[in-house]
Amino acid sequence: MLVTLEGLDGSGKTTVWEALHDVYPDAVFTREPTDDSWYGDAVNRAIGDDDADPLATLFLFTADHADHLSRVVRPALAEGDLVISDRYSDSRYAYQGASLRDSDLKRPMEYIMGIHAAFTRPPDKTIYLDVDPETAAARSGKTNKFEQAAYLAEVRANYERLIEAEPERFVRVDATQPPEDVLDDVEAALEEILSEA
Ligand SMILES: Nc1ncnc2c1ncn2[C@@H]1O[C@H](COP(=O)(O)OP(=O)(O)O)[C@@H](O)[C@H]1O
Ligand SMILES: Cc1cn([C@H]2C[C@H](O)[C@@H](COP(=O)(O)OP(=O)(O)O)O2)c(=O)[nH]c1=O
Repeated sequence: MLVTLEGLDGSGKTTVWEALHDVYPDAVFTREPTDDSWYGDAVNRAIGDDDADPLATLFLFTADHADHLSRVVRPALAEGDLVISDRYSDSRYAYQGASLRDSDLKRPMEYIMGIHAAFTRPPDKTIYLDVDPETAAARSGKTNKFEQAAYLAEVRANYERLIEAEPERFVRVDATQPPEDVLDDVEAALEEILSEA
């Protein structure tokens, strides 16, 4: 089973993801962008470059996803493992959907979803850590171009569109709560997800 954690920068995904290692010691913990491949290195260069072309950046993130799928996600799922990914394809739909808003693409989010459809492995469930853009930007320290509050407001609106389109896949958790309460809610959500599997 593939479970993904999504949300704005600073929503607490990484904090939760790290805490879950102790709760599910047999699970495969992974992330996007990947941090152990040259594809991930290329993505991180694009994240840090204010002048990086948004369409080129989309394809770098998508290349990293393709490698992540074939190298990590599909083999682990084939072994029957529980895979927990800190960010996954919804991050592309929400973030690049926002960064390509003023491009020549008419419907950026639909275009990005279309690129993925032919090859991706959709998540079974997605836990969405919901936080307002101002809190997200403040918590994340605005260290990269994707972390400004105005941009995050657009990203959040895109996440809401994704949730509206597939309400059964998403579990929303209030990420403005203290970290231990967020973790409790995520653990409860995961228990229910696994009991239904
Ligand atoms: N529920 C929370 N309440 C307040 N601060 C939090 C909470 N969760 C995480 N943080 C803090 O916010 C910052 C970003 O958290 P992080 O887990 O890295 O978020 P993300 O991976 O979603 O960007 C960190 O300094 C972290 O300690
Ligand atoms: C996976 C992914 C991340 N991103 C962005 C979100 C983050 O601003 C940045 C790095 O992701 P990440 O390292 O997960 O950042 P954080 O822990 O702050 O949430 O890349 C995209 O724009 N598209 C994507 O497909």
